[in-house]
Amino acid sequence: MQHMDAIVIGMGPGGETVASRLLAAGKRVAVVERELIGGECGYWACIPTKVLLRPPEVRQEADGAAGVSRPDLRWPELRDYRDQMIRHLDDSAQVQGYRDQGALVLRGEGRVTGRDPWRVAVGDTELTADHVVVATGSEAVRPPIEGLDDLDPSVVWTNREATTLTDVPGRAVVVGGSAVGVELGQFLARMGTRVTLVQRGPRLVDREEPRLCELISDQFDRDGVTVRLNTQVSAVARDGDGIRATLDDGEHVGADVIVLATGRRPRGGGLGLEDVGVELDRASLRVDERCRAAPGLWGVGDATGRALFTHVAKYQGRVVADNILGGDRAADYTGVPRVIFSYPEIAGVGLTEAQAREQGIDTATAEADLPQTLARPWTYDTDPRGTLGLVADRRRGVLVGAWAFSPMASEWIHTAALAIRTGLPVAALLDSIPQFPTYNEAYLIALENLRM
Ligand SMILES: Cc1cc2nc3c(=O)[nH]c(=O)nc-3n(C[C@H](O)[C@H](O)[C@H](O)COP(=O)(O)OP(=O)(O)OC[C@H]3O[C@@H](n4cnc5c(N)ncnc54)[C@H](O)[C@@H]3O)c2cc1C
Ligand SMILES: NC(=O)c1ccc[n+]([C@@H]2O[C@H](COP(=O)([O-])OP(=O)(O)OC[C@H]3O[C@@H](n4cnc5c(N)ncnc54)[C@H](O)[C@@H]3O)[C@@H](O)[C@H]2O)c1
Repeated sequence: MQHMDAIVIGMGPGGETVASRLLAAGKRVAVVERELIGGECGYWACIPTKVLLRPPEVRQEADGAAGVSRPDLRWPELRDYRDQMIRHLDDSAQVQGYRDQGALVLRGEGRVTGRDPWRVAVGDTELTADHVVVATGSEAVRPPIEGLDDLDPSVVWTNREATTLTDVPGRAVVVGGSAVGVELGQFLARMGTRVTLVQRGPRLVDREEPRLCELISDQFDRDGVTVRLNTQVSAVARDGDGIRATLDDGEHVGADVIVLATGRRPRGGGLGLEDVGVELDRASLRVDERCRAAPGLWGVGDATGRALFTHVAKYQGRVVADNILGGDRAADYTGVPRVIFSYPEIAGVGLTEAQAREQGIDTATAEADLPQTLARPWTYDTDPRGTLGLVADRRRGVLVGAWAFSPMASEWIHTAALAIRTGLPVAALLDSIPQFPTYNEAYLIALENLRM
């Protein structure tokens, strides 16, 4: 039986980061992938959603630029570019790339079949290794809606069907109003779909500052998205050529597709780990601060259930690779940015005000209305909107949270991310010199509004 330095199970962004670093360091590495190297992110999540959202965003930007006429949205060309960006669901170049780097690439479902040494089976092949990295990602949660399983699967979309759509549906009910629901709901509405977005709780984007819910709700009014808060879809049924969705208040909504955006379940289970004495935390692989689940067993990305983002999967991948290569590195999740790529973008980092209070922090908060206080929004858009909010710790004199609703917030939220991560004093931020005219100048305005 072949013995490896490391076996990586799952080749999304987390697994790819570990594998590439170990290969670059000259280690003998086997990588196991049951679908496509690149993972959910590359084919059905981050990449296609951002590709699909961009043309409607460009049209919005053109609407707001003086002297520019409204561009057409040409779906067949956008669809072709989406297909190119998701590599036509073909990862043969990636497989060859890893082989060229010296990896043993195994296609199929990986299972952990033993420990001391770690043993992994893929079909008829069995390998042993000093280290096993579990990077198996997550899958869409299917909510318990009566009649859902009786519908034709082609009209029940998770992120997979939504991001690989070939035709834009006439009507959609989007179930769930957080990152996935907001991105997909806005994309569909902007492509002409009549969208009803059904959110169980009282707020959209409920992991973020409540103000962001108000701001995105206002944008959804403009986009023509009907938002139903505190509501669930209780049943769905075929209705002629379409679907009839029944909401829990008895209302009926017609649709051509149901889009499920109700969260993700980590894929820590199903690998045989429990059989070799590794405990799971529900479906997540429980890892310590070094991303270690047991001696020689490591976890990265969504499978760990920790902040389900590609940048976190890649960060954990760097931590694990360093530790396997003999380092002693702990992961620190302070200041992880969270962006929903709607228009305008929704960005958050660190704690919300409520979370900071729960932690006993003496908080000071401030907002800056971007068009009222800055030049940049007006040079960017003839009808600008946008807000930056800050949460500070009065006692320590540092920022602990920030949020923004603005064009390009994904880029300039990193000022706050770095300040929060490094504990940069508010006084130092106030003495910084942001470029004029930029959105980044909003920090000075909001910081001056903070009553520390
Ligand atoms: C619609 C949508 C949009 C998103 N947009 C963003 C975004 O813009 N930015 C962002 O940071 N995050 C985004 N995310 C989250 C992001 O996709 C995930 O956090 C990221 O993909 C996690 O990477 P990963 O490597 O842990 O897992 P994955 O990308 O899920 O990859 C895991 C891989 O493991 C493989 N696998 C699973 N089990 C086995 C097994 N037993 N044997 C072999 N292989 C196996 C799978 O086939 C898969 O290829 C989005 C998510 C969704 C749903
Ligand atoms: N731009 C990005 O970085 C990006 C984009 C998309 C997804 N993601 C990641 O993917 C993960 C999954 O995103 P998500 O939005 O699917 O999940 P989520 O867990 O963040 O939100 C799910 C939402 O659906 C609602 N919901 C759950 N069950 C419901 C039901 N039966 N009826 C109505 N509403 C219901 C919840 O109240 C919640 O607001 C997130 O953790 C996020 O980090 C990131």
